[in-house]
Amino acid sequence: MELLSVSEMTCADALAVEGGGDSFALMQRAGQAVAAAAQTLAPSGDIVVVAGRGNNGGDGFIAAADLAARGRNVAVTLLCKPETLTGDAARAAKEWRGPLLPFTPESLGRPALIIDALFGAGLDREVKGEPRAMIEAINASGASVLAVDLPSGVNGNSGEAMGVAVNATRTVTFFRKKPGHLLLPGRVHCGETRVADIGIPPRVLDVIHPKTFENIPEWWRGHFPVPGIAGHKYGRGHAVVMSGGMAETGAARLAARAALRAGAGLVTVASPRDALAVNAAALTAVMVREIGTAVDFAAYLEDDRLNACVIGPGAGIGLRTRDMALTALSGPRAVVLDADALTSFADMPQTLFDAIASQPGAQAVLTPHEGEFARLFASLAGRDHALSKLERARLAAQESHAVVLIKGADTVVASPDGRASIAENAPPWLATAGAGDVLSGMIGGMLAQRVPAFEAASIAVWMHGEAARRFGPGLIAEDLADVLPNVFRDLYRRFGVVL
Ligand SMILES: NC(=O)C1=CN([C@@H]2O[C@H](COP(=O)(O)OP(=O)(O)OC[C@H]3O[C@@H](n4cnc5c(N)ncnc54)[C@H](OP(=O)(O)O)[C@@H]3O)[C@@H](O)[C@H]2O)[C@@H](O)CC1
Ligand SMILES: [K+]
Repeated sequence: MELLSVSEMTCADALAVEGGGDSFALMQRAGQAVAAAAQTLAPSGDIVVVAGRGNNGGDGFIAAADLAARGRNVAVTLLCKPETLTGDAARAAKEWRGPLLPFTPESLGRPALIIDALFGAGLDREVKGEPRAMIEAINASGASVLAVDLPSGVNGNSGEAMGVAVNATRTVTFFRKKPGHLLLPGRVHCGETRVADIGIPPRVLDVIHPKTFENIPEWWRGHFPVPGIAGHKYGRGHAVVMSGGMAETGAARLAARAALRAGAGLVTVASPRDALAVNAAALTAVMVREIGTAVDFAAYLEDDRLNACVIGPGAGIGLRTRDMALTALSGPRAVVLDADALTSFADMPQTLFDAIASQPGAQAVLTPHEGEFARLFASLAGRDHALSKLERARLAAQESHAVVLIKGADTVVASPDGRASIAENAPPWLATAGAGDVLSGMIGGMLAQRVPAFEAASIAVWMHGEAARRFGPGLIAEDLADVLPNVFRDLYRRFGVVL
């Protein structure tokens, strides 16, 4: 579940070899894993391997030789002259005794399967000229495509397509996935990604200390809150969700209900007087409390059982929301700031970041979508082209001292300490009105149960995606919280919790 950057993967490779391994043996196992995947993807028919000049191409030559030995009809087309290859790639090419075709789109013919071994981790610039024409021909071929390590053209760190990229049916990568397998558009180019063990010992990770993780339950299970049999509702915390005025109360109620479903012991909607009646009429298990001003809010928050606040959904943009957020941040409690609460600080982000930095035991989570991110972190958003979503989230977390969650189909959560997670389980139909309000409530619910901010946000993101996946198309935000009990039940089972 660790994700390795391209340089971390090079380091893993070097450490494995240093510990008595053999780099060519790694390439052989990589090539064999590709051949095995090719056999399942296309059990019959012709195969063309498109090879580049580096070790990705080397993997391709090994796969070609392995498949030919299994009786498959294989040809290789190589980007450069074989005599210009060096190192392991040159050695791998020598193992190939079958046909070597000219590097032209016509050489592809009409195979059942194309193995894309043009560029992998070594891609370092935009793809142009002959390789570009070849990638376009692969994509137009109609054949199944198996990508070696990464679809050629996809940047392993950012998931960006560098000019053009192969659309693979399946991708086989080695040892651990890279961020580019999860971040968009890389994930779409990969098709289904499988990880092959090529004999790199997992202990190399103790030296590398990866800080990027695939957001899956096996990674956060140690922080997943399971209420004890002798527990008390106050043991699971009390979340407060700030409501907007009379016309905008729905978002806060969505968040409050989600916080309760996510496991908070108690949830209160703090409501201005004009919205009190409408909030009270629409809520049952969630409590309602009149809070008009930041002074009222500060007095209410003196009760230290109120350990998590959610401010933003439907809160309204402006001074009142800003004051409420700063009030929440002035004490030792976890705070989720979403939507309007983020936009309310667009002109004075430093005021917000200073308040977070001075918060005792700071556990703040900011949950911007791309537009809100651009407003709050204008300096980072200005460098959009140079920075990946992962880098932007990390830099924003450093700058704001908060956990920063950038939403999307590849939601990234980053902690000020440098750790980050990437989720890939959100279905397209999760992009629906109010889904963000539910997410902020779920994070609040996890925080109320004293899950640390980075893990609270990551767990909520995964469960939110999973709930949407289970419900299926047609989902509206109201449905999400009601699917959560099923998601919990299965997580308990997966973690061996006795119900
Ligand atoms: N690490 C490991 O543990 C293991 C790694 N393994 C495998 O090695 C792969 C990495 O190999 P790699 O480093 O040789 O780079 P690779 O992706 O083959 O690129 C080759 C060359 O392409 C060039 N080039 C770059 N961009 C370009 C562009 N836009 N347009 C045109 N040319 C461009 C550039 O050369 P240049 O032209 O700059 O001289 C670059 O050096 C990895 O993905 C995996 O498959 C496995 O064997 C098992 C163990
Ligand atoms: K490739």
